[in-house]
Amino acid sequence: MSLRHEYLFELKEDDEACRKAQQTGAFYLFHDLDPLLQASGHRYLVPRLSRAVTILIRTSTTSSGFNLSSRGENRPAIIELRLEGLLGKFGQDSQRIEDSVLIGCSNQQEAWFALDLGLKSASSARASLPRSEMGAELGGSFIKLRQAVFQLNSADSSLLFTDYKNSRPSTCCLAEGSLEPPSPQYWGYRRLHPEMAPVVITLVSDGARCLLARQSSFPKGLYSALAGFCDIAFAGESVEEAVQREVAEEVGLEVENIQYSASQHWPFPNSSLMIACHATVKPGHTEIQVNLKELEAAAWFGLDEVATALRRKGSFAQQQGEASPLLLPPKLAIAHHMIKKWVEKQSGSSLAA
Ligand SMILES: NC(=O)c1ccc[n+]([C@@H]2O[C@H](COP(=O)([O-])OP(=O)(O)OC[C@H]3O[C@@H](n4cnc5c(N)ncnc54)[C@H](O)[C@@H]3O)[C@@H](O)[C@H]2O)c1
Ligand SMILES: [Mg+2]
Repeated sequence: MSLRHEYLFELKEDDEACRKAQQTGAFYLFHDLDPLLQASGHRYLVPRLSRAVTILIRTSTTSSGFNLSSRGENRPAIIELRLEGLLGKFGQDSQRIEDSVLIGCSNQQEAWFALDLGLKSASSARASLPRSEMGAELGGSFIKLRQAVFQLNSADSSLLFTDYKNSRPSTCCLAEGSLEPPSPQYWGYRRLHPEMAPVVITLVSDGARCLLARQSSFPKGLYSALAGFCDIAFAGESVEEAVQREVAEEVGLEVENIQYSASQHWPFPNSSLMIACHATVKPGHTEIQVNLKELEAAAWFGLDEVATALRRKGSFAQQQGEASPLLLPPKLAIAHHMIKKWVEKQSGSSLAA
């Protein structure tokens, strides 16, 4: 077992170890499930807080109260984020930190916790804290993850993708006020009924081109692989059956040579396990019939066009301003990696990470 897994196992099993880990661990703040984010140019940063030890974060925004130093209008200010001090400002004591949920740990054995400041509870000790004031105090704001997903760095976002939403205690359990708060690791890991929907995502190829599609809700210019929920309730499908059905339903094509590639947890719309597969169309069967109830458009794209779109640098918003029509999903999405893998296979060379 790796050190990380060993440590995580200890945290899950041992309440005391978990509470101790809160002294040195990193906290990610949420308000009613929405993460605290800091705008930085075209991107969002995901601030981390320590319980009492100072963490310095560079930010382009200013924050009241937590400024250690401000180095002129156009230079980033450095803000100090300390959970205990922050809670104190809003009339909360460090007990509130006990509400944190263990959501993971780093390879360096730093435990990660999520703390939701918007939890509604009958107990005044755990009242929902004011959302915009707290955001402002931290030089950021609580933003719906879905709105920010294309502007997050993949390194930052991976943590938010640990499904905190699914792992927090039910609000009714807290509202009753009669229950002892469960231990942190109980909330994070010992859920009895995790709800996760399997979704297949398929990159279809005809040997020379790959098939990409867009929904009207996607950002302008963005094309991705075909995705769809497995029909577990009605049809009890296998992954292979779901791939064949979804591709047939969405673009009217029959696929074969279905190869599993990778998987990813995806927090939208609730909590999904994305199962990525590559598949090919039957020879000569390449005519697309777009199901306009599900998709806005679908088309075959050649290697050069896809490789060029993959190589493009800059944030999503910056790329949208450019002339080229094709935008691909960002690195944090499994679709990006499937497309990259396809380009590498077609061109026989590996691309930069
Ligand atoms: N991470 C990635 O790279 C990536 C890329 C593309 C899509 N996705 C995700 O894949 C998911 C599925 O794609 P889609 O929207 O094309 O699916 P879809 O083609 O199955 O169509 C969506 C419809 O499926 C139905 N549905 C069936 N089971 C459902 C469930 N458990 N939860 C919600 N709706 C359910 C609903 O009626 C919904 O309108 C989306 O959540 C999307 O965010 C992720
Ligand atoms: Mg779909």
